[in-house]
Amino acid sequence: MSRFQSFYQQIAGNKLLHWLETLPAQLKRWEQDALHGDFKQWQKVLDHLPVAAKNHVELKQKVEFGLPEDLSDGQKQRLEALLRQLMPWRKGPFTLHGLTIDTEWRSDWKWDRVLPHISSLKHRTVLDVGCGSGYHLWRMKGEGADFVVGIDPSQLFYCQFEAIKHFHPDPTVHLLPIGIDEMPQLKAFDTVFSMGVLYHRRSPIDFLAQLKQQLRPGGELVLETLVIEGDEQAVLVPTDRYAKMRNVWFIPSTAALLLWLQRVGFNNAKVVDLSVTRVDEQRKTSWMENESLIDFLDPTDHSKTIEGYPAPLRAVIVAQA
Ligand SMILES: Nc1ncnc2c1ncn2[C@@H]1O[C@H](C[S@+](CC[C@H]([NH3+])C(=O)[O-])CC(=O)[O-])[C@@H](O)[C@H]1O
Repeated sequence: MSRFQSFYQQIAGNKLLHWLETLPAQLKRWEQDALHGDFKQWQKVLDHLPVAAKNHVELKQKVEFGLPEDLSDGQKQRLEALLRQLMPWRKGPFTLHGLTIDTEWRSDWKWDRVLPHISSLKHRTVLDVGCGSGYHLWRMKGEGADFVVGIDPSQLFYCQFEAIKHFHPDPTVHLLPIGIDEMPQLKAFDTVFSMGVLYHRRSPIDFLAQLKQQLRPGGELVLETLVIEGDEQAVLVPTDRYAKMRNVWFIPSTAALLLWLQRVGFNNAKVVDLSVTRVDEQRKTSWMENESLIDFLDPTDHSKTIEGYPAPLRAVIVAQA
């Protein structure tokens, strides 16, 4: 039986039903391709996670499942050793039975910037495009969403999500290991989030159109991305790397981004937050030991990246389909 069976069952009777025409074949191919190398090792980690009481759940202020007293000291040490095999942990933090996975990013701070500006998620069907390990999926559920789906093609992030879900197997929260290009036009979600993805896309305007194709008419887009200062014609295309990332293509001004959204047919697009990313929001920890933001900035001037571009400035934009 497919590992995605419970997802298929959940959508069989709802407005995502049409997805069943394409998704099972895609995920079957994914399962066939994935089952070797690192993924096989990560799967072993998932298979060995301890079974413990599931009666403590906190999703409103943070993502925390289980109490410390539910596991013996030995089980806790084993849990930590297993979860460390899924490093690097980038998006979080998560607390499981008192063990905190101190991730590279304080994704909770991003959520705090986004939440005050969006429509209530109560009873909504929500999609998060490029959800990473799924941290925000849990916070969306905490805000009362009926059904939450994240998509992200990374096998590691899928395994990290499944490790967290092991401690709270909520049948209404799912991560599917696919990219946006593999999605049919569902026009069904009440809210679509895409945070931290637009600058990784080679065709950002097509990407915005793809996000719109997932929303029902009148549904809400919540977009978070890197921006620069400037007018509606201002867009930075890095010569090579941006903040040491090779896969950054377009960093528009907020004015340009609003124009792009208007051109693909979104209404009422508004910039609701603008924040410079701080070195305490993205940093090296014992769960992510590689370089982090401090290493990507000019050591003598934190207003610039190491390549001399403006340092990361992030905007949150809300718009209607
Ligand atoms: N084609 C694609 N389709 C879907 N996802 C993709 C694609 N390509 C890459 N990704 C995924 O987009 C995520 C971007 S990270 C943002 C995480 C979270 N949203 C956050 O706001 O913290 C930010 C960063 O790494 O710069 C990664 O998890 C990729 O695997």
